Amino acid sequence: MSFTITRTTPPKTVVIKIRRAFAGTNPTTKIFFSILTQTSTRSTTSTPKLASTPTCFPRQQQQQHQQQLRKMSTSEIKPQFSEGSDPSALSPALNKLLLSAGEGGKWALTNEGVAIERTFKFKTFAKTWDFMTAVSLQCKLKNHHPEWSNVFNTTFIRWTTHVPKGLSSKDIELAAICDSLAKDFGEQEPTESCAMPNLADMAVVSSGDCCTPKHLKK
Ligand SMILES: C[C@H](O)[C@H](O)[C@H]1CNC2=NC(N)=NC(=O)C2=N1
Repeated sequence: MSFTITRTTPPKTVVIKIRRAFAGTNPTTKIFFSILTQTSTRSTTSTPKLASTPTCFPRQQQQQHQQQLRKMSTSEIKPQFSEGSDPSALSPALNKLLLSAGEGGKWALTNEGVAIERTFKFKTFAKTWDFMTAVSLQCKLKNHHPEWSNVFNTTFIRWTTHVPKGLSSKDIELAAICDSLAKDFGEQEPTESCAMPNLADMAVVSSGDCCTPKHLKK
């Protein structure tokens, strides 16, 4: 298992102090320190400018957005389950998740009914990252990945099955797990949404065919 550690460059004074602290120690430590400082003094690559800066909506717009989602998912969009799924078995659990079903759910049905999506906001970036790490472990266990994006303390998550296309039991199960984990990590009411659904959309487009098993690829 490989790890990529990205370091910010400590101020020069820190590097000099650490170097002095290790001066005269045994050669192994010196080698370790020199690797460490080389890594940490590597010039940080300039962060590519985002094509579009995060769009944060004030609370009023956020509420208008929620009303629009509620309207959309009640009247126009019906859930589209993936081939092999049993709608009568999945619908009760799906309704518990959907904003529009009025059972306390916060997920919106989107993309012609083949996906459910929602935004999660936490107190800090660290809490948000811990939440995403916990979700990623569940994804590994269930061999199912989300379409998601993160800006600072806000994460946008969309669950859909790519092959066969539609909503599957894994999407519904993992969405419920996200709700449960969000409680554990202290989810906050969104005051403004910094979610960037389009960031997830761009990732989907650039990822190409993520899920067609090799033996079915043309
Ligand atoms: C081959 C493997 O079964 C597929 O890649 C799985 C893995 N994870 C998946 N995740 C999602 N969201 N959709 C899929 O269709 C999917 N398929």
